[in-house]
Amino acid sequence: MSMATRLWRRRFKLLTGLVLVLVAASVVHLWTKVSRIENALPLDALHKERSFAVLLEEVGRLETELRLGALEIDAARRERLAFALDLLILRQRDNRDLYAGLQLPGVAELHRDLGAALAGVDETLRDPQPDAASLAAWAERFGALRERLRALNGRVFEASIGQAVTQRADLDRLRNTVSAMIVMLGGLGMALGVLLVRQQRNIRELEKRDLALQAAEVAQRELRERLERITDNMPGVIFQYREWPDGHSCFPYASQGLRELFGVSPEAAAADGGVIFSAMHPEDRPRVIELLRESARDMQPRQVEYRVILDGVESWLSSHGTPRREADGSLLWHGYTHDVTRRRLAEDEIKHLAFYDSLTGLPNRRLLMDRLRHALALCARTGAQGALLFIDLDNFKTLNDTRGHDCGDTLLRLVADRLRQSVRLDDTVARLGGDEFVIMLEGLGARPEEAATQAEQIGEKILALLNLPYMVDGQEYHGTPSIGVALFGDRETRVEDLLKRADLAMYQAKGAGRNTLRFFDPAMQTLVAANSALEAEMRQGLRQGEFILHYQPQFDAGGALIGMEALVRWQHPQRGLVPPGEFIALAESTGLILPLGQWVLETACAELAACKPVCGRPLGVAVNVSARQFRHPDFVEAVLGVIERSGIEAAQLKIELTESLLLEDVEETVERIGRLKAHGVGFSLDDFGTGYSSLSYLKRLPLDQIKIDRSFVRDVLSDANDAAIARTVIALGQTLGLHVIAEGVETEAQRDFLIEHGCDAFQGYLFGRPAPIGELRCLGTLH
Ligand SMILES: Nc1nc2c(ncn2[C@@H]2O[C@H](COP(=O)(O)O[C@H]3[C@@H](O)[C@H](n4cnc5c(=O)[nH]c(N)nc54)O[C@@H]3COP(=O)(O)O)[C@@H](O)[C@H]2O)c(=O)[nH]1
Repeated sequence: MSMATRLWRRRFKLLTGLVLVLVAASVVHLWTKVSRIENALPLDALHKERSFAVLLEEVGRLETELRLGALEIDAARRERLAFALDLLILRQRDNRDLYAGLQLPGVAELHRDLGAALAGVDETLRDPQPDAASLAAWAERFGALRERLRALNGRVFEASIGQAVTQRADLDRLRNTVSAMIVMLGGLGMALGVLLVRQQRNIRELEKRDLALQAAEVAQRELRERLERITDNMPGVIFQYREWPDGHSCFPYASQGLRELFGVSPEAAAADGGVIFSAMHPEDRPRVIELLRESARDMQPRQVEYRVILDGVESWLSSHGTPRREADGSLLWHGYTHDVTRRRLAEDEIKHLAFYDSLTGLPNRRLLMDRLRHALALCARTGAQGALLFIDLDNFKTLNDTRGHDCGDTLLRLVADRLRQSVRLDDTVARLGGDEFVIMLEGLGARPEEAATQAEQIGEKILALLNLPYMVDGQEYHGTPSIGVALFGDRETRVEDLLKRADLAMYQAKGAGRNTLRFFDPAMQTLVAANSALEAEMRQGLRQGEFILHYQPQFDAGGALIGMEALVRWQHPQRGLVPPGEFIALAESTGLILPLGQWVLETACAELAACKPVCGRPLGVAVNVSARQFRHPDFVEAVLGVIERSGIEAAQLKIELTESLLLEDVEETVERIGRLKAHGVGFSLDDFGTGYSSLSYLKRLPLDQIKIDRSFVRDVLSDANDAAIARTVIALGQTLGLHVIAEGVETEAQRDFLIEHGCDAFQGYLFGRPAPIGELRCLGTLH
């Protein structure tokens, strides 16, 4: 601060000091002047002059008394004379100092002479009879002294006048000085007054400002407290984060939520920002710091999510900050942090539900397909091959239906665990649904032969692992898988096609007797292409009425015709008559079985209705119904509708179902069969013995007939096992009160064997091949 500024700030004190100094100087000056004037007051001179006049009068009286005494002296005169003398003596004594004070020549002599004369008269008067001459002489002397006194008195008067003039001048000067001082002091007083007024005004102004400041401070404190109350009660943290160029950092402000989210007090964070970063998960910290660096570079806001572990509990936090450059060179972020753990968990949950199988926790089809796409892209870059292993559990449905879904679920979980253990962490084990699992192996050899060898080794390992016994609900269970393998390494291949190849290979493994592994080969690919073409042709064939029905007769043990089985054929324009074995499976997988099955049902019932009764009995017709057809929600109504429209009796219709169909959802199956049986429709179990042949479900299903599969009938005379199976099926049917029919009976010996063991009915080339209804020779007897 400069000297001038300092002086200006202290101007009031300086001015006050100056005024006091001037007032003091003026007082001293006036005091001196007054003293001086006082000393020289003309009153003194006048007083002296008056004293001299009195003295002169006293001298004159004594002179007069002396003269009178000189004429005649008596006691009275003597007394007046003595009185006048004493008065004069006293007067002279009183005026002694006056004489001394008068600086006039002759005064001292006069005083002395007067004293001497008074002493002489006193002496004279001591004489009781003073002589008149002495008195007259003294009268003369005092006359002379009176003249001298008069003359002196005149001079004293003149001196007094001169002194008065001088004093008058002094008084004028004093008055001028006083006036000047009054003016000056008045001016100073006014200046001081103005200053005081201004000072007062300034003080009032300052007081007002002070009050306003105090009010503002109170308001600010209240606002701050209110804000702090709000921010401290808000979920999460409101913060300011500051960073200096030297890397030092701190949180100048952080709401109380900091304690909850980071386990750090706002005070600790205000001292050192590092404590907050230390609380972050070590894996996330570098990412957060990198984002801060980016924000500092482009001065743009950033948002980041990271983990914090507090008391061993991990939580997810989200922070948002907007940077600002400060005058001191530091960067200041204003932001907020809040807990997003619940949202992250929900997201993880959603992600998990969307991409993982809830039963086994394995990736689902969606995730598998996604990973497969990435794997294909990676293969294209690295040149390495990969493999898809499609795993299907053999006979899983049996376990599921015989021991319940809980056991099935337990087995699926155990299988999932074993599959996970059988591959590397990088490989993917997925569950497509049901008992279907897929393993995606990556990073196999670059040559297909090498990759195939590796895939086979892993596949064999899985086979061995899944063949080990399982403990399912306290019971040992033995299961086997069928595994199809498809190699990949070509980006052009579609993931759906790849999965289809592995699926096809798995079916090859099933076809090869199960519990084995098969590779997808080009021949299978050709088959896929052929199937697509066949599907298109089937659709067209259905539209153009290329499908026809053949009927195969069925006879009882007495040789009487009891009915016939409707068997569909495709009268293909180029390929001729195509048997159902070549298109039923495809029709099932494509859904074409629904319109085709409906057509078969309608046609069979309509053609039966046109048949005449044989031997007075109405004929029956057996119609094959596929699983997909049977499971259709409208199946029961569709069948009843067909019966009604055709006009046949419901009891004339028998529906043939396959064993595998009955294994799925037994409850629903029982319910549907029951509803149709209530109308009189009969049910036959086809191909009995080839599947699972579980007595438990056989007992529960309201069937009418079981059909011994022709594979047992064929070797019933040569194969003891087949003979035993045939006998057992017949015995089982009898036990359960079911009608038993044997199919594929080609010889009389077969027929005789079956009759011998109690078989109720027969169907086969021995009695007649399937043929159009018009060509059917319905013989009335076996013989
Ligand atoms: N869902 C539907 N499935 C149908 C339908 N029509 C037929 N099929 C299924 O196709 C399977 C094969 O039928 P097909 O080729 O017609 O063979 C049948 C007979 O020709 C044959 N058979 C009859 N007797 C003999 C014999 O003595 N020897 C011998 N080698 N074969 C013989 O058996 C078939 C009849 O079998 P099944 O149905 O089990 O009684 C056929 O199995 C049907 O499942 C249809 O409309 N819908």
